[in-house]
Amino acid sequence: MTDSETPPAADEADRPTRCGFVAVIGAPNVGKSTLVNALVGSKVTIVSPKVQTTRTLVRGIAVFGASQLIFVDTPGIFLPRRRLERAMVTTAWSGTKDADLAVLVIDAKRGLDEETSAILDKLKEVRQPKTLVINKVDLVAKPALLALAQAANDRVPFTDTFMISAMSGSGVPDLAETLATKVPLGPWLYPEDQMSDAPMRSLAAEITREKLFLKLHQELPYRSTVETDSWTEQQDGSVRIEQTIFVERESQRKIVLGKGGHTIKSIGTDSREELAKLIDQKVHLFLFVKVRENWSDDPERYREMGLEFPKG
Ligand SMILES: Nc1nc2c(ncn2[C@@H]2O[C@H](COP(=O)(O)OP(=O)(O)OP(=O)(O)O)[C@@H](O)[C@H]2O)c(=O)[nH]1
Repeated sequence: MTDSETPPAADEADRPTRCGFVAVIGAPNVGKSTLVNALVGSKVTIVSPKVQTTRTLVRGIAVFGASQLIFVDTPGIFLPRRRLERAMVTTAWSGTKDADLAVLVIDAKRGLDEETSAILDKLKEVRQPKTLVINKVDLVAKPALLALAQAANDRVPFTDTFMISAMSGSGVPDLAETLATKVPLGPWLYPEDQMSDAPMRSLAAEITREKLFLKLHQELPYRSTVETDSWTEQQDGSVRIEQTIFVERESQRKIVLGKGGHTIKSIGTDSREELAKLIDQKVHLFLFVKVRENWSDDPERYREMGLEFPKG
């Protein structure tokens, strides 16, 4: 019997699976992408997700033992100055509240600057368990790190604090192990063979939804959603992407299609161009519009909800 045929230890095989959404929060440039890439490893390649209107964009999926961690992106949370910025911030926080765990990343060198302070204040309203990650510890001496950890914990009750360097990977395995024990018990949401393109599919859906939103925000309820049905790499190096835009009523479907299909065509063109630029490949994009009544009552779909503007 070779090693690969050795049955797993009984407790390993019987261990119940866990799965959860982990929102990675932090000011721009603190190292969120570097951290998620370090956690996810080389299994999933993700292009820089620069779409700022996302709510539950999957940045990466990682498996640790029996746990599947789905890292969701929150658009860089900053001090909002304009209306659209305020919308993004509201969206970011909604995404955080939908997640199972929140991870706040702080840049050790920047410390608790104005932006991070604003995030800490808002984080008090988030009920999910919160983990503090102080990143870029390679740039700062230890006494200052401890003082920063204390100052942040004095402001918000974090369940754990980790000091890491996302760039070198130092401290990342400990963080991963802890997150893996904290996500809820439950089946994995992504089968293993789908994990690799899930972030790309999700990103592509977000891009189309952003274009839909830009074209039709006056006329459409924010609850329309987009799903990527297929993502096929073609032999000539291009990608064929099929997506469905779901709306709640036939009248909305007509609006999305536009006269003679004009509106959907223009949404498709904008989305295709942005996608092609992002992945640096030629893209063939096919959009379908379907009515799905009461989809928003479906908890699966709930996770994919759209932009929210703050009231007033
Ligand atoms: N010295 C040092 N630099 C790091 C570390 N982690 C990330 N960086 C650098 O910090 C910069 C920002 O990292 P990103 O991962 O892009 O930060 P981000 O928070 O995802 O940025 P946005 O997507 O703009 O919100 C990059 O130049 C990284 O190389 C670290 O542990 N140490």
